[in-house]
Amino acid sequence: NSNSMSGNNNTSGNGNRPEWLQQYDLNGKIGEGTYGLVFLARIKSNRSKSIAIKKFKQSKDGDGVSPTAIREIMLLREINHENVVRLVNVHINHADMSLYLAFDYAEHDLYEIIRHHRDKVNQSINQYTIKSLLWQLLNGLNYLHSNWIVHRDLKPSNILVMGEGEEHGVVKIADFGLARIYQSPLKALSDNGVVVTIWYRAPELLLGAKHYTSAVDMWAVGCIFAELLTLKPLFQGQEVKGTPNPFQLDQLDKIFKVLGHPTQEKWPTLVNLPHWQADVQQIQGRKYDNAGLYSVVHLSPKNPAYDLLSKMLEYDPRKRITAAQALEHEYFRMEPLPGRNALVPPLPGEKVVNYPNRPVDTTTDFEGTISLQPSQPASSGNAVSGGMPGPHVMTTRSVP
Ligand SMILES: Cc1ccc(-n2nc(C(C)(C)C)cc2NC(=O)NCCN2CCOCC2)cc1
Repeated sequence: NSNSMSGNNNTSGNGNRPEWLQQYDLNGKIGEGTYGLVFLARIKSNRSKSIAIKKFKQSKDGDGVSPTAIREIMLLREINHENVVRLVNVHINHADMSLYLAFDYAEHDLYEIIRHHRDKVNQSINQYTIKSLLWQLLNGLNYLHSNWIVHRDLKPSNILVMGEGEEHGVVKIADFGLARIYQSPLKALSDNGVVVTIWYRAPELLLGAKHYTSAVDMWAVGCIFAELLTLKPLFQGQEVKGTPNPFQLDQLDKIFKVLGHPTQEKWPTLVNLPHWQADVQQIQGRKYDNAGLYSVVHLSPKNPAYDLLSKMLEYDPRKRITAAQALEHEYFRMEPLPGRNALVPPLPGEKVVNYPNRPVDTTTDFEGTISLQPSQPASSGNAVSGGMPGPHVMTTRSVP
């Protein structure tokens, strides 16, 4: 990576833009959050390359650069994989201590691709595209898990897909980290109106498990795989506001309705989970008639796709298939084989679907001011609620 913590803030040319920015043509804002703003830019010397520039601005009473940004830099600078978002530059503008992260820009994401097929073209995603998207997602995830990184918030909007250009149709796993805002421990998530999607959350987390393991990401991949097949979220519970990590009976109910009740012989460690004990009468009291995953995803139980999906949606996290095992599954050895460009079907003549490009807001200029939440003093670095934003780097203690 050409990471450079260049501090040169001598500005020349257009306005008060720091020199490092001169290499880019800025198009406009493509994202906004409590962390900062994200702008789309093109590299002047290679206009086919688009860059996403994430701008953190130091809060007024802050003491240096935001710890969240530091965490993101420290993690991403170590990462180098085709199917994971790439941090290409880091800059600090010493004039106002604003920090800029430059990423390879991805035009699409799975949330928008699924919505486009459901609401616009009203047709299912072709099997080659589904298999290629899934293979690349598992490939990137296998790399992260092999490096002791658990994503913890995999969902369609965090799975990017490159648009036109030499990486067309390549999947990049990202983490916009919107929901895990670095808040004071007691501040409920809903205070800043951020709604957390828990539709992809593994049952062990919903039942209060304390440690994230890589298996939580594989559950999310199962939910995403089913959603690529049906264009509908598999376990669509209520949108959750309020204090982070409340007991989510409604979400568990959605899971049990499809997969049936977990049992002790299926999941021996289930009884040790906090909420299972505390709320056993609420959960166990309900009866679930014969559920059936195959009827929800319209796959025959003999179809390798169904076999792989059911292994991703295994209740017991220790029995759940790993990314490495999934990549070896029969599903990826049968026609159509997965490819690097997931957006171009292999059969000539098959209708290629063109996805809309991300809207760019050209009214906000790059100096746009943003209001960051006050950053935490160092002492309470490990905020309890909602946890630290971004992925979880596993220590040797938590068994994957
Ligand atoms: C505190 C913290 C927050 C996020 C991360 N993080 N982690 C990841 C992994 C490696 C797990 C996929 C990616 C990111 N950051 C972004 O994706 N950032 C978004 C990059 N986007 C910006 C818009 O354009 C596309 C790339 C780490 C730590």
